Amino acid sequence: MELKDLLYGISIKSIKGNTAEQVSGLAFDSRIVKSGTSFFAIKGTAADGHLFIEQAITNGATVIIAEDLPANLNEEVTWVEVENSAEALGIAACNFYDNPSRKIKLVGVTGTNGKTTITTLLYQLFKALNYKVGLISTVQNYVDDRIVSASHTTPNPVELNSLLNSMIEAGCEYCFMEVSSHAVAQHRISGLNFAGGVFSNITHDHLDFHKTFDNYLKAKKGFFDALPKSAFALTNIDDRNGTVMLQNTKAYKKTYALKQMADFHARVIENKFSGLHLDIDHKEVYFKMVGSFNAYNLLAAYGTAVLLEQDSLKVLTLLSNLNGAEGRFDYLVSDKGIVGIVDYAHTPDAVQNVLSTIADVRKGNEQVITVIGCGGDRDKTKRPVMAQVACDWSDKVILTSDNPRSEDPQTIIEDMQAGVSPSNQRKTISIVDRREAIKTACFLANPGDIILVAGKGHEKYQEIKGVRNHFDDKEILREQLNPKS
Ligand SMILES: CC(=O)N[C@H]1[C@@H](OP(=O)(O)OP(=O)(O)OC[C@H]2O[C@@H](n3ccc(=O)[nH]c3=O)[C@H](O)[C@@H]2O)O[C@H](CO)[C@@H](O)[C@@H]1O[C@H](C)C(=O)N[C@@H](C)C(=O)N[C@H](CCC(=O)O)C(=O)O
Ligand SMILES: Nc1ncnc2c1ncn2[C@@H]1O[C@H](COP(=O)(O)OP(=O)(O)OP(=O)(O)O)[C@@H](O)[C@H]1O
Ligand SMILES: N[C@H](CCC[C@H](N)C(=O)O)C(=O)O
Ligand SMILES: [Mg+2]
Repeated sequence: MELKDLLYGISIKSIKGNTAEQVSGLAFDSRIVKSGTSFFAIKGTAADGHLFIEQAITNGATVIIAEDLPANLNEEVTWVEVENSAEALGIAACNFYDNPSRKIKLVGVTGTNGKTTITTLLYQLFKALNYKVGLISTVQNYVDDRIVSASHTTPNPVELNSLLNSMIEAGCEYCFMEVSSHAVAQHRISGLNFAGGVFSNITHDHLDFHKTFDNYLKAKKGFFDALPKSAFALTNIDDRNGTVMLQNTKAYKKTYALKQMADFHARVIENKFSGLHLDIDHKEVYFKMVGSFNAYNLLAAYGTAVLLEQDSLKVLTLLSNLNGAEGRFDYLVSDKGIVGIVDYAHTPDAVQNVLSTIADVRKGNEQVITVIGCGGDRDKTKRPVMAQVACDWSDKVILTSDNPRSEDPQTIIEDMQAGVSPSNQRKTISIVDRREAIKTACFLANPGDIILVAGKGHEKYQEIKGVRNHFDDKEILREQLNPKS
């Protein structure tokens, strides 16, 4: 592709060099630059890509796209000065792959919790409706039936457009993708053409990155602000920021709710371990998924499918049979009748939702034992709150490690302990080793008791000091509990 075609739509301040230059690839990491690639110098959270321009040229970059150009320009490469390199990368990645998002119906889902569940339900639903479909999500990506492993909730723009391009080549008509707040703030989605956007909710998370809740909210809202007129914007108006999200969007606005009138409305008739019984738009339907938070997710998926012009009755019939994503309220029952639940709750609101669901569906006097940790190198302010919520809603809490990453696991546990009130202290014990913590919970449980292992859901690893070791909450529960099936 010629450089001038790659740059189409980017806000450029100056160009020095040949714009007919052929571009063979895009890179934003100098260490993986190959001959003939265009290097985008991005100011990141840990480093400034401008410091690696020389290395990129040494490795073969022929075009440099940057916000600040050096005083002495190497004349062997073309220099492009832009307003924002991260945004330029987003748009260039779309151009490089010939704008795949314009050839597919792309729906983005954003919100603190529920993105993976809603996108996975939509992927499964549209597969059942006999379409070829793509999925971009935390657990894994799909190009129709082919699994592509995921390293982020929303991939970087080059990977993202390459994935969308593979979906076009595979004949996919729809793609459902998670849009994380990091992705909006870092312009990973710039230049994409969305057919629709969905908002699930916004609660406490990621304040390490966004610094304030207001910035976090603005990042999420930025996704809706950029939607085109042709797109739909579907929001949960039971969330206090549901209408704020759509304040400035050009897209046509649609709402969903459980607690008030909305374009798509549901009412929980019954919430049991065996599933939900809902009234959706005056049709009574049974679902396999558990918990009123999943009533929101099912309603969001239903509303999206109807906005994508699918038959509402067919949609409800197929949705009623779906299980959602791996590691979300994923439970087994031991031969002695102990219930073990693995859930990806890693925010205060998610922990509260999953534990209040357990409170709703439990039969009587069983104990609820929660095993919980918090991720390292992530929002520290959510640690004491998650511990407090876990204690308020459980009979026993075992504080343990999640993914400590570069941090000291014991220090993370101490941050959590700070949220445990004196009256709750007798309920808690701390066991740094997560395997031992789960084993202890199983040892403490009596028949009928419910063990919640929160935070890691589908993850098959535990990251400690940069090393990812195999780790699987559900595998350990299975080993310990001897499930019936
Ligand atoms: C905080 C964060 O989001 N970081 C992401 C970001 O990195 P960054 O821009 O901060 O990179 P940096 O290390 O500061 O470097 C700046 C620039 O210099 C370049 N560089 C650096 C070193 C070098 O030798 N040469 C070089 O060119 C880097 O490639 C980069 O372009 O951009 C990178 C490329 O896209 C991501 O891999 C990286 O994700 C890190 C690993 C991460 O853990 N991100 C998490 C927090 C994340 O993104 N999570 C969200 C949401 C999670 C959820 O709630 O679901 C997600 O979408 O996954
Ligand atoms: N609609 C919802 N409202 C509140 N909590 C939810 C909702 N859906 C799921 N949860 C809780 O949040 C956890 C994570 O759900 P899910 O993976 O669908 O969210 P996500 O938005 O994709 O998360 P991430 O930001 O890590 O990608 C679930 O395990 C559950 O505990
Ligand atoms: N996508 C989320 C996942 C957190 C999952 C939890 N297990 C942890 O490691 O903190 C994040 O990166 O913040
Ligand atoms: Mg997710």
